[in-house]
Amino acid sequence: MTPTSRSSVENYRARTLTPGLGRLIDITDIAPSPGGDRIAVTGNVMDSLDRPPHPTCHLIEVATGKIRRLGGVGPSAWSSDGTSLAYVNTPTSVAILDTVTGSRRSYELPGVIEYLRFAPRKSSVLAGVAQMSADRSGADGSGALSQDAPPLETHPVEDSSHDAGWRHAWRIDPEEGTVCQVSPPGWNVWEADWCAAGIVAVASRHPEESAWYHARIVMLRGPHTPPRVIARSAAQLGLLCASPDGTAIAYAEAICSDRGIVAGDAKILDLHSQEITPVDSGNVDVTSLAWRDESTLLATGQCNLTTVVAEATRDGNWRQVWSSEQRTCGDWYPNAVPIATDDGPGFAAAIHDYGHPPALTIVTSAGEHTLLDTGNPGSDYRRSIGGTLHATRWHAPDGLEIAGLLATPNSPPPHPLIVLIHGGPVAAYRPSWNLIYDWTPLLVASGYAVLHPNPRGSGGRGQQFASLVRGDMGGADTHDLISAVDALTQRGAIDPQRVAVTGRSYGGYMSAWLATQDDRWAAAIPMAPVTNWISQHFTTNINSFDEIFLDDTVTNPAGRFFSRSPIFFAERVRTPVLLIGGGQDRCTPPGQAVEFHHALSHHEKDSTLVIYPNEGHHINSPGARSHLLVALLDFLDQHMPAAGAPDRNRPSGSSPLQEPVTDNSAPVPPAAHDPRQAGRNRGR
Ligand SMILES: CSCC[C@H](NC=O)C(=O)N[C@@H](Cc1ccccc1)C(=O)O
Repeated sequence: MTPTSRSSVENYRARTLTPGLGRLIDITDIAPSPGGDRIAVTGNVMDSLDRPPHPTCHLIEVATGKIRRLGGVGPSAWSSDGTSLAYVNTPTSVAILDTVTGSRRSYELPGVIEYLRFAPRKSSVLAGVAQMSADRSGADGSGALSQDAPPLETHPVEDSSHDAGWRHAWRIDPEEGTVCQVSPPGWNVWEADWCAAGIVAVASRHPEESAWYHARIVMLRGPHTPPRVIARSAAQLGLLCASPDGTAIAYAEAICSDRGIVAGDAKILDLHSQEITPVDSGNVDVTSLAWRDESTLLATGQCNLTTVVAEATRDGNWRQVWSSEQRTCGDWYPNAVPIATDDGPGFAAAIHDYGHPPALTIVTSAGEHTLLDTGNPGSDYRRSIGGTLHATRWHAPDGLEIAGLLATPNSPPPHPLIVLIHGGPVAAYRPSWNLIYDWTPLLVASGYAVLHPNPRGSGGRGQQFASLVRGDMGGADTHDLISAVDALTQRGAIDPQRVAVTGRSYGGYMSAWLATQDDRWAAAIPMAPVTNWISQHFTTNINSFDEIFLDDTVTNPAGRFFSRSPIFFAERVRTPVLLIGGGQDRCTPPGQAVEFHHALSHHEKDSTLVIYPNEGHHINSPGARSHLLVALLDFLDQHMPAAGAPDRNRPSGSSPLQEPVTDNSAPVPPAAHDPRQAGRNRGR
């Protein structure tokens, strides 16, 4: 670890994060009251640079903008008369606040509460409850859902009884002061909502994360009666929500690589007639759905790099109400919720772009009204060093147009380039504040251009585009990425001698794969990668993923489990490789990084392996995250230095990354969080 990279990362963290300490720094859940006069908001608050941010619920008065911290961890839900607000208070308890009297009552549930729904016109609350040992989705960082669950190495030996990690629907009855399970044993409930006949749910017969890929929509009929299947799909199902009168449900049918990252075709199912009406969203992949009233849905979606908000009627008509190619809303994918206002129907969303962090905004036909801006001097500083983000397009060898976002330093080109491949594969970049990973401004300030490509298989360009990667991971998607580098070279934007490839999960797989397929890379940094689909199949908690996306069976010795695994091509690698893994990752277990490192070492290639023992699929703890950024900058500096760039890049006469700061910047002690730098092999 060089002192230069370490002080760059320390200063970056201190200058971008310190001004936001103790304040909301993002917005993760928005729940407007039925009358539109208040909004319950959950967002992250960071108390110290040494601890990860924690979610906290707030209540905002729309007329005055007055904000009150409720505590709790969210999410929240309103009763239909607006007098009660339920919110997740601790991971295992729900508070129901009477907003008229101010009284609050708490209900303990036997697991981690994931979502809440108030029954229409009644006081009952539906809660999604996961057992402590249930898996976090890969999109949520993988590992056990609760910190209280025993660590993986102390688990009893697994058996085939499917006896752990279930998710169930529970009902809280505040009038009787009781809680009871309402979904039957033997059915795992991923999402649920009230409807006229009871409860609808996305459910599967097994609790494992992998079972989600085959889940169906069912009508729950009580804890002792098997549910009735009402919708199924060859793809995945999500975004379930029932109309306020409970006579219809809306959901999305989508080819998905991750639970919780859904972009697809919206459908409306009339629960009386059983008729399914597709919503005609044109080229927009729908990413969030919420009913405004009995007949209208508010839908959010992505269309290439553009974010779209629209209203859909029960007969499937679609009317766009807002769109932007410069700005977006929501988190991994666009998200917005309906709100009633004095100016008529509108929507509330956390709107952001590459230069501005999320601002809670109400949008109506009268315009946009910002209620809460999470911006602070730290985000201003980050904007000042983050360069410029450009939409960019190029053609793959087969003629297909591919799009991406290129962040460049404000210095003249050509720049050294980092190709940062998103996970999924069915996810997508759009011009957001974080660009998924939150590393881009630091890399740009260090002198690198960063390309965020949406190769075939990405979300936001329709189900046919997403499914182009099915049965061909590591095929045409490889050339979508290589042709981007060719196009940027031809345009004089980048220096082809200094191009690195990196990414997480599917992006980690592609980084390892690209290093085996082409020699042009000056460095490859696969994070949480898959490198051997065969061992991945037998160690991951999502082995449905590889069967779906390789469209093959692991027992086919001539098939893609072999022919698309980087490990079997390690001898071809000419690129120095830095492999990163999380010890608690159940999605792409750390053995995937270890195997590739050993294969490269066996062939005397230049490979370094770093495993963070306490991290999952995502490297989240501040210490490990800082260590990762230092390791990344060091590796890039060693193999493709961006000479002199930090000075060229400074905002207004000050050197952004090397300037000493006088506040409480976090040191980066590698030993404190014990990354296992398992090995370094200097090869050719
Ligand atoms: C290659 S095996 C598993 C890939 C994994 N998908 C399934 O769990 C994956 O790539 N996950 C992504 C999901 C993601 C995408 C965009 C934003 C947040 C999460 C990942 O964890 O990066």
